[in-house]
Amino acid sequence: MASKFRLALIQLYVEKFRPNNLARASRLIAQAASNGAAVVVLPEFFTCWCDPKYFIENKEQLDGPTNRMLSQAARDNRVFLFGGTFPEAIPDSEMLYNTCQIFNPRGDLVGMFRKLHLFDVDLGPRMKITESEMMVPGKSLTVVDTGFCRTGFGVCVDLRYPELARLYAKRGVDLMTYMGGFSLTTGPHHLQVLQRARAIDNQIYVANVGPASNHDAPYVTYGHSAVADPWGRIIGETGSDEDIVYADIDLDLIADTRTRLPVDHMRRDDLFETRDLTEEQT
Ligand SMILES: NC(=O)CCC(=O)C(=O)O
Repeated sequence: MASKFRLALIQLYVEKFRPNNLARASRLIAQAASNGAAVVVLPEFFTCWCDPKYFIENKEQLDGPTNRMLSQAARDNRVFLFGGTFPEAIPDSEMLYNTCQIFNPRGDLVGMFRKLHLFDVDLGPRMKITESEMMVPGKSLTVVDTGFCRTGFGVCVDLRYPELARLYAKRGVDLMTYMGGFSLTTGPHHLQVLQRARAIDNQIYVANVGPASNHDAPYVTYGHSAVADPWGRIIGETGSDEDIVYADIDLDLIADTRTRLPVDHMRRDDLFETRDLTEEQT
């Protein structure tokens, strides 16, 4: 496995409907590849606004237009593509999954991940969100070997659960990729702290990529996509506008950090453990 590669996070400005978003994402994937990225990541709900009305109008199945654009962009640009998330229609149901598709540089679908935790919160005026009214949570973890790194996936609020990142670390991931759309209420206080904590907990790289802030949208995302290294340092970040974050990943830093600070060796596994009760991916 190559130990160094360039990662690109596309903090996309998301419009109401799918076609413009797919076109803009496709252009930015090409731009990231031309700047040397081997692995490119899109944000949560990059195909439409994050809102029940727009989910219904833009939902699609796994073999829909989003799948086709992502496959072609991965193939045309010869990149590994972690394709953000889209509202996945569930046949014979009004409910949705929040789903990520992962493509190799030949354009083959090599993995998918469905958001595990649903964001049901009442954070004050205009910030009451009940995702469980229209979404079904996933039940399994997804690990993908890119040839550059071994990656685990989470979506947005999944970043809040240290046990989840710990399970992935036990499966040997070098990089956790969270596609998120943190809120303007929680993001400024929690997002980077959580991201750095997951990196420090597990001594791995942690990427978080959200849509750019769009103040016309019903749910305004915070942006601030970033990459944390195994020491917990932020090595690439942006603000709230559309942008691409680049980070040069050096996997040797993981072993180096673990040698200098052997948290795993010191861990009291005789006193507590994190058990894996997830289902196999179907
Ligand atoms: N869509 C989400 O899961 C939002 C999560 C979020 O904002 C948080 O604070 O957690």
